[in-house]
Amino acid sequence: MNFENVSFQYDSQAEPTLYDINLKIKRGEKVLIVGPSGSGKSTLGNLINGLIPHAISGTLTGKVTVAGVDVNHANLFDLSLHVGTVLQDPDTQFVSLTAAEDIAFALENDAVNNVSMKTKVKEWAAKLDLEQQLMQNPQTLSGGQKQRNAMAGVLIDEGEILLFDEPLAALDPAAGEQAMALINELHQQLGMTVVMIEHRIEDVLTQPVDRIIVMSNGRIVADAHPEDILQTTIFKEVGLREPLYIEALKAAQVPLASVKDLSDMAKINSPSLGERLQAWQTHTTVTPDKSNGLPLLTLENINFKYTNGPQIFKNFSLAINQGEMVALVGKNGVGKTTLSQLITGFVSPNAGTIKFNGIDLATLSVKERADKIGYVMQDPNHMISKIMIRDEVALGLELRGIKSAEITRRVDEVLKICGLYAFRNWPISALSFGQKKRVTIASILVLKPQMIILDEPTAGQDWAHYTEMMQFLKHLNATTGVTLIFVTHDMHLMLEYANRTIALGSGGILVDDTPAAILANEQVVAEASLAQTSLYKLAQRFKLDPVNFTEQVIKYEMRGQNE
Ligand SMILES: Nc1ncnc2c1ncn2[C@@H]1O[C@H](COP(=O)(O)OP(=O)(O)OP(=O)(O)O)[C@@H](O)[C@H]1O
Ligand SMILES: Nc1ncnc2c1ncn2[C@@H]1O[C@H](COP(=O)(O)OP(=O)(O)OP(=O)(O)O)[C@@H](O)[C@H]1O
Repeated sequence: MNFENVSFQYDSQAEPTLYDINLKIKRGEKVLIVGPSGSGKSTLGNLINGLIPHAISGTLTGKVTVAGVDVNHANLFDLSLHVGTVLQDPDTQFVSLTAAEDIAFALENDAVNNVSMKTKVKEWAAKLDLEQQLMQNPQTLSGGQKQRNAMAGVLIDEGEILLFDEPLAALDPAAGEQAMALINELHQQLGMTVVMIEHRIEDVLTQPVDRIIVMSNGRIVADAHPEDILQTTIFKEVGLREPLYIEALKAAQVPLASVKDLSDMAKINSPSLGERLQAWQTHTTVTPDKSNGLPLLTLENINFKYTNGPQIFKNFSLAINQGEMVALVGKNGVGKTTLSQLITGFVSPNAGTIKFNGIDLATLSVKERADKIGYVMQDPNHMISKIMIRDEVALGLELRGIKSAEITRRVDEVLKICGLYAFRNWPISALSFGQKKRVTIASILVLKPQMIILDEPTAGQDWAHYTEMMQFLKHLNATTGVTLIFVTHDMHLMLEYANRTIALGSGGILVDDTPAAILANEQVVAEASLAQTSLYKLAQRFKLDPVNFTEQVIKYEMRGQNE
């Protein structure tokens, strides 16, 4: 595909979103597009699949050619035969009543016969671990199951170009690694062209990539082989996170120019690399900080089963203490969102009690619970009901009869904290996914709840906003004592910000311990569908103590952020 002097301006925007894009992606290449939130990555992706200009209007100048076709002159259907897209928000992609029909959708379009269609659907469902969900309504799938389902529906069609907009955000860490391997396999075996937009650079690099394209403010600011990009400081310059193992190498003052295979964790090496890392690592142990308060939330003997669905919890008990920062992790579909919904009252247990500060939550309405326990959903589109940003953030306060001057003050304060003040009078529809997510966090924070459950708070966020958001939540926790539960698949977030990790397994708690201790337990990592970080792998490769090394690097990194 080829972009020649391409600029694009959305009709509702005063300025272009993309400027002067010149980009060639050869047939059979595999590229990763990265860039801060709002830099125009999805917009570029939508030019590849033709959603722009055919479904989303604006002014397009320059020339975009995809699979030999001028996008401006092709229609959306023709382009869809060449380009299979997994969107950032898979919800918008479901059209059928069952997961199986959705996976088969592209094949139906291609008029594939029924028998081979069924075989292929089964085959892809097995590859993406969806066999149990095939007859389920796609809307009731868990976040990660939706993502896998959307992926199956695209991969099954074996189009020549595959476009993934943040494929990892909703996948559990083990599924993320498997998805990257699966995409790589298709790329290798079938020669497909793969374009991936993803914030989690480190996780994408578990498989080889031909080029990394860095975007900033609507322009391409770098385009090179990962080895070359990793030698530079471009990620930091545009506000992106470097892979942690690169940070560790820099911390240990390893000259990157001397390192061979910098982008390949399995091969990376340089003379005396191990010795340097060893010398840097000082031996300190981090004391577990598990119980630093009184029980705030207790669940006792909870049973829960979806009507026509699986039994999720059986005699489940749990206590969360005041002031804790807890990471709730586990395999896609294990019940993390369900647990959050039991606590917030969106669903009710079949048996058992949930108490908050000693009060039985069953005696409170959903709104009364929301004053105490805020819930930030995984998908921002499920939470937003207003058109304008300011109105959305003010809504909860208005419903509670707060005076308008007080509303203005609190909304302004929270918009500033969340980095949204500049957009306060914008319609939400003109925001990127990451920006929308921050609007939903702002609308909960403004209510000042005692506990906040955040379902993947940083999914779709770039590094700068991730850090800003997490540092803010940490500050909030330290200064106000608000208790935080993060439902997350992000192992870094868990290592950096949680003092306790609860890993769910089928039916209940698999393990409840400090994050580093959990990641050190290979059996738990496998059972909870977690994955080792690059630091862990680096330490193992050079025979360092992985738990100790990980904690050292994380501490080093956090010190940098707190300065
Ligand atoms: N449908 C739209 N209508 C108007 N403006 C839009 C629309 N979609 C995106 N924009 C504008 O384009 C900018 C870039 O959005 P885009 O989704 O391309 O960014 P991104 O780099 O993919 O960000 P993120 O990482 O947050 O998903 C946004 O900040 C927004 O101002
Ligand atoms: N309304 C429903 N009817 C039937 N089954 C459901 C319903 N809602 C959820 N499920 C199923 O219950 C299980 C738990 O879903 P839940 O969303 O709690 O998982 P999760 O741990 O949050 O997953 P993820 O990591 O993918 O977000 C999944 O197998 C899901 O398909």
